[in-house]
Amino acid sequence: MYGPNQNQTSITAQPTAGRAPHSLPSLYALRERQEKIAMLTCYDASMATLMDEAGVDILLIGDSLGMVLQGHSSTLPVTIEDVAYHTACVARGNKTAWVLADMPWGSYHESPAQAYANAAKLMAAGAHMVKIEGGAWVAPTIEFLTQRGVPVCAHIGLTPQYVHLLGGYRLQGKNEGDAQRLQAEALTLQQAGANMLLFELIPAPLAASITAQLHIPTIGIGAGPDCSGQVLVIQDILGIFPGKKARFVKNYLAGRDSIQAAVRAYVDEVKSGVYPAPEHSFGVVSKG
Ligand SMILES: Nc1nc(=O)c2c([nH]1)NC[C@@H]1CN(c3ccc(C(=O)N[C@@H](CCC(=O)O)C(=O)O)cc3)CN21
Ligand SMILES: CC(C)C(=O)C(=O)O
Repeated sequence: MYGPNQNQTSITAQPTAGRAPHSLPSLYALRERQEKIAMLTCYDASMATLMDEAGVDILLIGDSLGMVLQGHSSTLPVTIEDVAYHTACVARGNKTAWVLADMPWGSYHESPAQAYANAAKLMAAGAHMVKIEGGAWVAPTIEFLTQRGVPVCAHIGLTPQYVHLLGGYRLQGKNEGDAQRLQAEALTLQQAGANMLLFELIPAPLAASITAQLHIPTIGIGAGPDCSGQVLVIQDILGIFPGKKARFVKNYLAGRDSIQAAVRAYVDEVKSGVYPAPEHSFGVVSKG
């Protein structure tokens, strides 16, 4: 439906009336035929219905909700109950999109068994997959969950739950050593059973190279155009999150008269590769 040779009569993405519900195979098929995957954060039922109808492939109940809904200055105060509540709201409004829920701070760090008990709460609330921030050290947890039927999206690069260790929301993988570590971690997480990989704030060439090495779909935010898909925070694409804008943010409501039109324009620009442009991405990995 979004192939490069279609005869489009309008510049907006086509609504997905009749789209079959997404599944892991249907998402893998998007990567296989090089159709970009469009993901947005979503925290409530009305937005879930709107995004599903606008053709968003994956709805992310991100722990960014701590910042954009709750007004905290980081994602650390978010609880598993908070994410489960918003996941249930999204699941009620959604028909066909894939529902991905974040494992918040402290919900998977103690042990694989703790992670499983908390992932079970999100799956019971309506999630199809959970997302876990962290490098090689989360591999045993990912193995434990996926062996027990919980699909997992791994999240590397800038991992906002580790902001105090990382010293800010900064570009990761900037030098060759860090880039090589991220490349190795991506392979380790895929081997552990991760079904999807999200990179946040890494140089575009590094995201391209890791994506080429993997068989699972990759989703980028501030990671350049050569990922299998893209994600942004809904408040950012509507221009309603106060404060400094990250480089990857693009306002899709500007010049449009509805949230529907903005979300469709985002889907359309991800599918066509217009977003992200070079100004939304970071450049080459430096020596040293
Ligand atoms: N509204 C919102 N949007 C997000 O994308 C988001 C959240 N909240 N909360 C959780 C994390 C925090 N994120 C952030 C926050 C700030 C930057 C930022 O301003 N980064 C600088 C990087 C500068 C550099 O290292 O070169 C930038 O200019 O993009 C990036 C990601 C992403 N996530
Ligand atoms: C910014 C995205 C990738 C996220 O993890 C979140 O919304 O919490």
